[in-house]
Amino acid sequence: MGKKLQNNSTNKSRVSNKKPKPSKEEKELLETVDSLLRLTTFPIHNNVAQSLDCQKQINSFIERIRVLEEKLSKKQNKSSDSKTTPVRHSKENIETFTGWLKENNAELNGCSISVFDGYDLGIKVDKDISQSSLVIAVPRKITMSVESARKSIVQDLVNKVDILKNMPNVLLAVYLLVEKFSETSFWKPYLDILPKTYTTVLYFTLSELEELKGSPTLEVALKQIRSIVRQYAYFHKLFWASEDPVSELMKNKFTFSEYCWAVSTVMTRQNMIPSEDDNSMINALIPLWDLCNHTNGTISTDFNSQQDRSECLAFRDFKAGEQLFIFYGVRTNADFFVHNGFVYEDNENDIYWIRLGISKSDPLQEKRQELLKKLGIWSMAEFSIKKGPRPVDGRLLAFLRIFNMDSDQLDHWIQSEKSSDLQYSECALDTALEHKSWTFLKARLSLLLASYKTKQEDDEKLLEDPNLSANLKVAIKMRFTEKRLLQDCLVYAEEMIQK
Ligand SMILES: C[S@@+](CC[C@H](N)C(=O)[O-])C[C@H]1O[C@@H](n2cnc3c(N)ncnc32)[C@H](O)[C@@H]1O
Repeated sequence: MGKKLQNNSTNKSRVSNKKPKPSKEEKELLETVDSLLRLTTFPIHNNVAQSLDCQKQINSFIERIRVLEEKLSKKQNKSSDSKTTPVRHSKENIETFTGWLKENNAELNGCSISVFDGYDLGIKVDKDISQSSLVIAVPRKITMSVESARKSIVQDLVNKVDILKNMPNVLLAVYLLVEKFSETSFWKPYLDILPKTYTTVLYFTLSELEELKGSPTLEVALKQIRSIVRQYAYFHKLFWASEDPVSELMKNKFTFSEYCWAVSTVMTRQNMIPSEDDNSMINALIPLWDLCNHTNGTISTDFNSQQDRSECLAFRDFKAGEQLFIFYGVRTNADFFVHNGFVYEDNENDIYWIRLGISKSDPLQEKRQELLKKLGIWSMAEFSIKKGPRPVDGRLLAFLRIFNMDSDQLDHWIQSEKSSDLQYSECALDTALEHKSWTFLKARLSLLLASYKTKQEDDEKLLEDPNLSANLKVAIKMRFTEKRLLQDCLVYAEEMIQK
């Protein structure tokens, strides 16, 4: 009898250890995620039309996934008390965050956290600040880095999962979610001050993405979405199939929306700081510092190794009442759009990357290629069209000239010891060749401008609409600033033709 009882109890524990059968919704979710993973694993697309087509299929899976995840999360919340999240901009929330910063010895000198039209939160200057004064200091202890992730429960998973080992931004995103889903997170005041939603391309509908037809940035955006969707599908499968503490925590909470949020948080706010042993640079989220918005200027943030903290100095004088801006670094608007979810119209460092190449059917292909090689230029390459009075740099100028030379001119410059002079506008060249080169560029620019669905003036009008959604505003600004670069360069080419 005793034996029987023992057996019974073993059987019982066997039954309770058995994984519960997935519900109908869970089963469908797992199957849909599986299909999504397969769809995004081989993203070989030859053109943007194919990429958009694939995006359509991705979206139909995502739509279903969202519905299922919402249903499952509602079921979950019935049985557990759902945590209430504070309103981001509320006085109480900002006070809790600043209290947490103070407790942990962060500094915000002569400034406060405030809301700014068109920027969401930012840093407001409360009294005049002179250039180079220390405005923000954030100790390593409250910096959420890949090192802090490795000291958390995520560590075991990092050892097993290559993507977490090799992609620090992905590790940071997963760590952020682990902290968000934990009952008692040290980072709660920071998590509560983070935006609830973003204008990164992950939040764009298909029709919002299609506003970018004709723009080279569309292809980059689609690639980025595909890659993050794939990461989501990969982690979803991993968490459902594993039993480590992170997977257990994530199983019912890790949704597509949550992953988009985490990835967007990381990509719009991360910075690099030195590792604790000072041997490498590591990805990190720096609370408070990451409330500063961007403007043209110079980098004024650095890590103070003696004090073990990130420090931000004023890069210019700021008057009381102004917003304290910082400079995020030299980036094009396409970079800002794809990685930061905004477009900066006055971006001094903006560039349109134009792809140009020598055709294989060109009878002078070999000669052109040889001359280009002498100048260190590939026969198919991306060239920059810059903002400002001189949109064409030496590299592009040399390419235009070589592309338009006849056989004798090519022979001459291949033999010349001064072939690098082709990069200078002062280089003495046949006026017919100069004319041909600029005419060629003008034609190319006109074609690129014609590929957009709207004109610059249309975009300007659309941007005046106060009811324009945040995503559309960013998308329209993106194509507008590209067209402006192309148009300015076209005017420049026309001036060169007249010379
Ligand atoms: C590091 S956060 C800065 C704080 C942010 N405004 C907030 O509310 O948390 C970066 C984000 O701020 C916004 N941002 C920063 N500089 C901007 C600018 N010059 N124009 C528009 N938005 C900007 C973008 O949404 C960007 O992704």
